[in-house]
Amino acid sequence: TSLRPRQERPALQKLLELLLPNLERKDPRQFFAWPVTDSIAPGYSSIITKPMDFSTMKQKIEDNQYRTLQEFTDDFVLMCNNAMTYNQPDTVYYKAAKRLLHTGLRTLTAEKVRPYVPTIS
Ligand SMILES: COc1ccc(C(=O)NC2CCC2)cc1-c1cc(C(C)=O)n2cccnc12
Repeated sequence: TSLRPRQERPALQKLLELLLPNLERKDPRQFFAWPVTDSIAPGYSSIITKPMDFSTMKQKIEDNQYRTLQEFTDDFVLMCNNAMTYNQPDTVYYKAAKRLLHTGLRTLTAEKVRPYVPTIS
């Protein structure tokens, strides 16, 4: 809950610092490593209202901006969905995003990760 003092969150932060590289390895061509710019993707910033990428997620972990695993998962899903919104289905980016979303969610919902999901107290 929001009343939980910050220092009690290191367990979550440590978990996210372990999970992020696991997800990044699923993007070997690093299409999701950095923010997409309008120069490489014309009109991107006017089509995608909430951009997200792995470097931003890493910064948010370091800044302790994730209160729950679900918030981290939501950013991951947002990042993949952005790519499936901007890019046509027949592009390398759309296909990479679809595969990343599928394999990444399998990691994030794996049994061994679930104990770290705080139960609703
Ligand atoms: C950080 O984003 C990128 C970094 C590098 C590359 C890249 O190496 N593209 C080469 C593969 C054919 C050119 C592509 C992207 C890229 C990601 C994306 C996403 C994620 O939509 N994208 C969309 C349109 C054009 N380029 C991209």
